[in-house]
Amino acid sequence: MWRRVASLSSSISSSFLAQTASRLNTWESLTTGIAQQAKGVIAPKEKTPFITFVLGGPGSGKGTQCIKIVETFGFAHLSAGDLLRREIASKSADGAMILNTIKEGKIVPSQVTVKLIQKEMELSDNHKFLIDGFPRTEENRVSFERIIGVEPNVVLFFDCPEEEMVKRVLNRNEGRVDDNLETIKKRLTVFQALSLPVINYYSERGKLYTIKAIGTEDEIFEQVRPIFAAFETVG
Ligand SMILES: Nc1ncnc2c1ncn2[C@@H]1O[C@H](COP(=O)(O)OP(=O)(O)O)[C@@H](O)[C@H]1O
Ligand SMILES: Nc1ccn([C@@H]2O[C@H](COP(=O)(O)OP(=O)(O)O)[C@@H](O)[C@H]2O)c(=O)n1
Ligand SMILES: [Mg+2]
Repeated sequence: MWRRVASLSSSISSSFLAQTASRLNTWESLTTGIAQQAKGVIAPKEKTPFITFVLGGPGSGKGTQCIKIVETFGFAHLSAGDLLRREIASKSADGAMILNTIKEGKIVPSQVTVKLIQKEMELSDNHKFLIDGFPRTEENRVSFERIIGVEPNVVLFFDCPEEEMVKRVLNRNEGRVDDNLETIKKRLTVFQALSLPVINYYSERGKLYTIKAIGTEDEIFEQVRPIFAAFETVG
């Protein structure tokens, strides 16, 4: 069960040994370790994780479509932005730094974000994850691979014209500190410079599914649905 793996992996990750191991290790070596102990107390993991990264500029509709994917295909939704905002709200040690970074439209150091994602994955009973708004930089991508030790199965890219993204963000009305014209301009520059290379990386590896993110929410979901339906068929 995922939770068993999780508790195993959290106890491991607190030790230096395991941190070193997790750098070198891949997911397989973790599961091999568990399999070796399966005869004893720890059961083998039932299912390998299925990971989807959800990418796209600010306001491209990632969060909106993730809700539909969760409803239809039963994924766990992990929004990197929501996890970071939760850290701010909980007044954690990194909260002030995260708030300033978000206000500036910049990217929070990967180690912080990956740790939050890792914790959520470990706590989840699900094995299908939608990781929304991550990786936004090459550093994010490499850090996830190093710390979590897995690669995504699917990468969705919501491709939306800038003027539409700006319009949507300015109308979002969620009281976010970064939903203003000044920050959105910075975020679009960061998206072009740092996030597009990640999208290209996955395109070159044949993992990228590009969605034309214009139209109604339902119209857009009709492009998304067959991608996951195909994976369900495969099993
Ligand atoms: N297809 C769409 N057409 C118009 N507005 C949309 C569409 N999809 C989402 N929105 C709205 O645009 C805003 C940004 O959407 P959101 O899902 O938060 O995007 P992201 O997570 O990519 O920033 C929200 O207010 C949302 O309700
Ligand atoms: N991988 C990530 C994701 C978000 N963030 C920060 O959180 C902000 C909001 O991210 P978000 O995913 O909630 O934003 P939207 O694209 O949904 O508008 C980003 O502009 C970054 O400042 C980050 O630093 N690293
Ligand atoms: Mg979002």
